[in-house]
Amino acid sequence: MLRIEGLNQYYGGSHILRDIDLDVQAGRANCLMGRNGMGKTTLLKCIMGLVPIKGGRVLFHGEDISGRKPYERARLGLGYVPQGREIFPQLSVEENLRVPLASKRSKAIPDDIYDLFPVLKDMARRRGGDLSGGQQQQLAIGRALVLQPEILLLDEPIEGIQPNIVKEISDVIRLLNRERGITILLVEQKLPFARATADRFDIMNNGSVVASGEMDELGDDLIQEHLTV
Ligand SMILES: Nc1ncnc2c1ncn2[C@@H]1O[C@H](COP(=O)(O)OP(=O)(O)OP(=O)(O)O)[C@@H](O)[C@H]1O
Repeated sequence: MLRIEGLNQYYGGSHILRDIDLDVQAGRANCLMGRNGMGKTTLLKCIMGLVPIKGGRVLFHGEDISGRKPYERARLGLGYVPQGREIFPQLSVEENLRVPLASKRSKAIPDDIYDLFPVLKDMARRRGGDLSGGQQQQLAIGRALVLQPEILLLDEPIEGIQPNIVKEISDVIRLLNRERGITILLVEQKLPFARATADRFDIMNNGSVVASGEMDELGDDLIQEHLTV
């Protein structure tokens, strides 16, 4: 479904992503793992077209989308939940959810977003900035679902949220994957959350993908080498 071929990326003179090849198959829940600063966030941004790439291709259903703008990628079916959530604090919950619909004729928020996150309905008129971290994360996921993506990219969705919400976020991601068939590409460093949420892994080290496999085959050797801090 989503394929990255020979992707390279630089921030100024710093070579950040090096010859990345990645294959995300439809229907799977994939986790991109690796320590801080290895390039995981940058790779998601490249997939969404938020930072320019230098060589290589991003293919979605076989089509090279490397030249497309972020909003075009979103319309094609790529949903993105950025690190830090990036909620608009002055806008209401409802207005945040309508942002992706700006260029659409129908401004209606699909009911299933509120079914998935009832708290967003209860707080529809509250300002995004007044929500707790966990509620903001639900809003960020809800906002990414408004355009009904085929694949959802999530960057460290439990960063800074209370432990009691963590399982809820994991359950929602699994439900989206298993019951709604949305393909998942999650960036996560925390092993228990990654294991509970995803069924495949790719590990990044210094801008390269160095190991991939089924989550239940992720062994202690790889964990020691690439994941423990
Ligand atoms: N806007 C930027 N300008 C210059 N360098 C950057 C920029 N953003 C990230 N970097 C550098 O690119 C490298 C990869 O960062 P990136 O955020 O993609 O890593 P990461 O694996 O997602 O780590 P983290 O878990 O900390 O977000 C790091 O060395 C980082 O310092």
